[in-house]
Amino acid sequence: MILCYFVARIWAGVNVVIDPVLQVKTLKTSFQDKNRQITVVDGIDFEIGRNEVVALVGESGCGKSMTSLSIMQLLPRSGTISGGEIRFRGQNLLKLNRREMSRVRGRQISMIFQEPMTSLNPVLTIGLQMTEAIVRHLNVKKPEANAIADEWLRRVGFPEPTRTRKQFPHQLSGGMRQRVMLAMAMACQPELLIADEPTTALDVTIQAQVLDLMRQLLKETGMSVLFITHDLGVVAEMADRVIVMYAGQIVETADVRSIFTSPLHPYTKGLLQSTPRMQGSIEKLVPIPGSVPPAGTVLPGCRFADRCPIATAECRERLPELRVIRPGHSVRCIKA
Ligand SMILES: Nc1ncnc2c1ncn2[C@@H]1O[C@H](COP(=O)(O)OP(=O)(O)OP(=O)(O)O)[C@@H](O)[C@H]1O
Repeated sequence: MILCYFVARIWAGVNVVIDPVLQVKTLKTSFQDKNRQITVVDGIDFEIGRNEVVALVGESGCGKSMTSLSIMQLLPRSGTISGGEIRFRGQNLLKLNRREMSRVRGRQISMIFQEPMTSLNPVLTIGLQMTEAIVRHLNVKKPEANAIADEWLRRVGFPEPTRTRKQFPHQLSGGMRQRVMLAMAMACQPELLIADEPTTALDVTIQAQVLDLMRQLLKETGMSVLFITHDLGVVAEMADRVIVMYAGQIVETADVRSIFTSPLHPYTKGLLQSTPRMQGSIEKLVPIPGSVPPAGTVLPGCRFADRCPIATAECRERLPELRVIRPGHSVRCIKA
């Protein structure tokens, strides 16, 4: 019976995810620009399993952040989710009202951003900002919320958490602020953490420390993570599975090992060739020529064709489907 279920799912072109926490189905997100709708996330499907770290990768402008902001329903005012479903533990988040969704945010799904200063209020102490969320979501009194905040601040590396609670964001360094954000995100023990380029703004040594800390906390808590990054080094360190996005669509998805050892889409190969590696021979980095087409560009064929080294006339005729090549590995390329 169980075997039949998995065979059916593979046959249906879905990657096998056991016990999905999040299911994104044919998600479409658009912006209204004067008289036309610009689609920036174009019918993407993916799932995140329990305890799984899924990396969403792609160049700037591919639609990674709009995907995560759609899940959280925190899109800019001109953006709307124009189709699809976002199921968290089976419940379609798009059917929730504002109040119900604000209960999910922070309690069941937390998010951390690239620049903590955009999320932290500069005029409130760290303690006030942390305990406000803890009191609201965990329904505890202030002294207990303080104790929970101290516990998490200690876990992310502040030896004197009571003192840190009394500080304002500007009194901390960038790395410290990101660790505070991590403590805030973890304090209500959400099931899913969305981390949007959490270490991009930090220098490399601090970046390594924050990644180490995240890995350790994820192991301890068993949380699921959607990790958004354009840094393949970070992907190799953190992810179990990788989703490669290009121009609002998924072009390849596979487990992290397959992405690095046997990538199939020319875009994924291009990303890997343009990333420095520590091991092996010193090879020349090969940048991908051109750039991501502006959002709303509608071409009849493959969206990567203009930059693809192996594209033929056939590639420009019709949009390829995302095909399952083997269980867990799908690609949107007719040449793969
Ligand atoms: N407020 C907005 N109005 C109109 N278009 C927008 C808006 N915000 C983003 N976009 C467009 O949506 C597309 C996807 O943007 P998104 O921020 O998701 O890309 P990204 O892959 O996360 O890139 P980055 O790594 O630079 O954050 C881009 O073409 C961008 O120009």
